[in-house]
Amino acid sequence: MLAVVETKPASVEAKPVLRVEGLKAYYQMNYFGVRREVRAVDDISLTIKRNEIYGIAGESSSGKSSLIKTIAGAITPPLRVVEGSVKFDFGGKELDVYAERPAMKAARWKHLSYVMQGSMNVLNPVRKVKHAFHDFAFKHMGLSEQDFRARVESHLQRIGLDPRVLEAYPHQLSGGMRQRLTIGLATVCEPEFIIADEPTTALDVLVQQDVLALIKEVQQRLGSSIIFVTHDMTVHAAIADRIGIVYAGRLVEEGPTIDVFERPQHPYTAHLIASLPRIGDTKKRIALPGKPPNLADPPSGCRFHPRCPLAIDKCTRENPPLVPRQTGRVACWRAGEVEAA
Ligand SMILES: Nc1ncnc2c1ncn2[C@@H]1O[C@H](COP(=O)(O)OP(=O)(O)OP(=O)(O)O)[C@@H](O)[C@H]1O
Repeated sequence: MLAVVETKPASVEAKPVLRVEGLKAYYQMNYFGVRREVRAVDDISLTIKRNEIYGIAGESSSGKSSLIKTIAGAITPPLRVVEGSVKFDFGGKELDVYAERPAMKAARWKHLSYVMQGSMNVLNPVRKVKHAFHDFAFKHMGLSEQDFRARVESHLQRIGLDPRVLEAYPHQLSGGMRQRLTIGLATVCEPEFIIADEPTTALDVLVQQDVLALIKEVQQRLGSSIIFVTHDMTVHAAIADRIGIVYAGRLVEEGPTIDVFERPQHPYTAHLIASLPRIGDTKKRIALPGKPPNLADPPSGCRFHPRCPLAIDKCTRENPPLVPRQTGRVACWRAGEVEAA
């Protein structure tokens, strides 16, 4: 059964900790004189509040990873920011990710941590786990070697790991333990903001639930904000306060998790939710026709129109803006006519 978490608006302060405005990030390639541009992040604006968990959903190749990599300031060519800005507010001090590179570098780990896709495999196989903590976190914590070790050990204990894992090599640990460790690494400096790409995807269902509970527990204890990506809507249902739905490089819908699940406003969101399995429901799931568009040559107008059951002529010509609607925002000329799943 799908259980959607209740949101926690009372504890969420109004001031955003992250503000993304008109962000465009494209893969710009040049093959033998032929330019090719993949518009992976195409005019995205969003804000995230303190103490909030924001999930980004969408099918494969929709641009989710490119978006959070760009937010983390962790992009390398051919991906480039062509327009827009990403600004954090750390303790009342604004940090513009693309205008203040050195300050951004200094903020990493201490204020902001990034758990990359497949990060449990980034632990160096030939070095003991303790070196990863030392390499990433020691210089940001301003502690003596002894106090640093004590802090890491108590942090590991708090997240359910025996401190003896520090003396182990990564291959001696299970996948679940390695993922716990990467979450431990990302949170040992108690950052205000955590960015995570598919943090539970490679794990089996039971370990996945365990890791989700851990992420939520750590987030609540630290009062930090999290933005995370997964294509798995059941993970969003379990931990996100709000969800943003990405389709073909654009944010097409956003809102409190419970509202998005109960009253989707965009036909693409309605499809994502309708295709989730439900206990006792033997109805045949109808697949969405067609494929996600090629982002080097996306369709005109609304990018979803070639696959949309509600598309009208206007959708083929005019891109719908993302506008406030009920408790969230939606980009659809026919929002309001979408039936709940
Ligand atoms: N290094 C790259 N060079 C060129 N294009 C790329 C590169 N990496 C990703 N892309 C393209 O950018 C688009 C968005 O990809 P991205 O990985 O951000 O999507 P995603 O939603 O995270 O997908 P997944 O869930 O499969 O990880 C896709 O069209 C993809 O082919």
